[in-house]
Parts: sequence; structure tokens; C-alpha cells
Amino acid sequence: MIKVKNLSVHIQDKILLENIQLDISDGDYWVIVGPNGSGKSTLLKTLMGIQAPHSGQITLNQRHIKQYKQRERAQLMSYVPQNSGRELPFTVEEFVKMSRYSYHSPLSEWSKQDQLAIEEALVITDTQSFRTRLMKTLSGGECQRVMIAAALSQQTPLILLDEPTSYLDPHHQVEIHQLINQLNKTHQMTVIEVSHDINHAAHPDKQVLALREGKVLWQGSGPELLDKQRLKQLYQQDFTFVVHPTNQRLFALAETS
Ligand SMILES: Nc1ncnc2c1ncn2[C@@H]1O[C@H](COP(=O)(O)OP(=O)(O)OP(=O)(O)O)[C@@H](O)[C@H]1O
Repeated sequence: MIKVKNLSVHIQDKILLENIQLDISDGDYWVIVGPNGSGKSTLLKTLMGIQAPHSGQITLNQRHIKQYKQRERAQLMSYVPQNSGRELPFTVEEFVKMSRYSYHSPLSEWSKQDQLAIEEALVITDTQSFRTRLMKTLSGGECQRVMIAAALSQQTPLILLDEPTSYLDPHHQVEIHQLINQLNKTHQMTVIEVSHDINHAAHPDKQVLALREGKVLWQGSGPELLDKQRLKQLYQQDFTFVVHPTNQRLFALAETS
């Protein structure tokens, strides 16, 4: 679905990404991990075409990403950015509605399909109870769920999420992750997610891209991430491992002195 070849991003003298290679197939679930400032968000933004100029090649369904019109791209890829939305002068419902723009021409009617897509997105993200509120009045977690609702209402085969659960309480973290897993499993939605949650990334159904200082340090299957030396090299941090008592999966815990 997405192929990235020799991708580099520089801003003035600063190298944000260097020589990234990535091959994402239909239905994959990729988690991008790495320390703060390693280039994870820059990679997502570059894939979305909203980052400063880059060198190298990004193809989406075998077509160069730059050849897509914005509207075409919005029917294929949706994006949940990090920390945004609360500054917008719209109600929740107006904002989610706007994300359906790619299905409309300026004079076209609002369709039943649009309304269904919006209602479904509001229900599954548990945001319908504050649909009439202004975005600027929402809490961080409420706003994050609305951003996810907006992306889901686009009904795209590919979704990119930048730390989608960072502001959420444990219950909503579990719900949002279950929802993303379900979209990936039952609707074959391709997912690319930036996360600092190593144990989430280490799930057997996921693939991991580990970035450090703008370069790919390692990529492989989720469970392979849980290697003491690999994590030390990635985060400059020691980890210890425990076996979960009910599902027998290995979990990493950052060691403290
Ligand atoms: N427009 C810019 N100008 C200069 N430096 C930038 C710009 N955008 C990003 N950077 C720098 O590029 C590096 C990578 O940033 P990026 O946001 O991609 O990191 P990240 O891995 O997502 O970090 P975090 O985990 O903290 O969210 C950082 O050092 C950041 O300060």
C-alpha cells in the first residue's frame, strides 16, 4: 500500500529523517516507536504530505504521493495529529462533518451516507454526548476522541495516528485500542500509529519501526521489540521483563534505581 524509499527530511542544517525505507502492505498494523525528537511525527506528516519538502520517494498504491489531488488522498488516508483541535472555532459535530469534505463538490447535497458515517464515528468514539459543544471547551481526552471520530468518519482504508491515546484515561485507552484493532482486523484497515507504549507495540499482530535520531534503528515484528539490548540501544534505558499472569505475554518495565 505504502512504499517509502530513501526518504530524507532536512530543515536548514537539521536532519529530521535520513534514508528511511518502509514497505507497508494492505491490512498491516505498524507502530512507530522511538525516543522524543527521533522523527516519528515528522514521518507521519511526511506520509500525509504536510511536512516540509523531502527527498526520496513515497508511493501510495503504486502511485507517487505527490500525484494525488488532496481530495483523492483524503478518501484514502486519514490522520489523527498530536495535541490539536482545541483551538478550532467549531462545535464537535461541525468539525466531524467537515472531515467528509472529500466526498462533496461545493454544491452537492449532504447525503444519508454522510450522516451515517458521522453518527457511527460519534458513537464508537463515545463523543455523541458533547456533539454540540465548542471544540475549545473540551478536555484533552475528549478532544482526542473527537479527532479520532473525524478521522473515522472519512472512511479511509488507511489511518495514521500520532499518539492517539496519550491524553486518555485507562478505560478510554483500552476502548480506543480495541476499536483500532477491530478496524484493522475486521475491516482490514491499514494502521500506522506513533506510540510510546512499548508493550502495546510488542503485540504479536503488530509490526514495529524503531526510529532513533531520524534513522531506522530496527524494524520487525512486535514481540521481537522486547529485547534488552535493542531497547537499551533505542531508549538508552534498562528494562526488565515480566510474564503477564493471564495471557503469558512478555511485558517490559523500565528499570528505576
Ligand atoms: N519545523 C521544524 N524546524 C526545526 N526542527 C524541527 C521542526 N519540526 C520538527 N523539528 C525537530 O525534528 C525532530 C523530530 O521531531 P518529531 O516531532 O518528528 O519527533 P518525535 O519523534 O515525534 O518526538 P516526540 O516523541 O517528542 O513527539 C525534533 O528534534 C524536532 O524539534
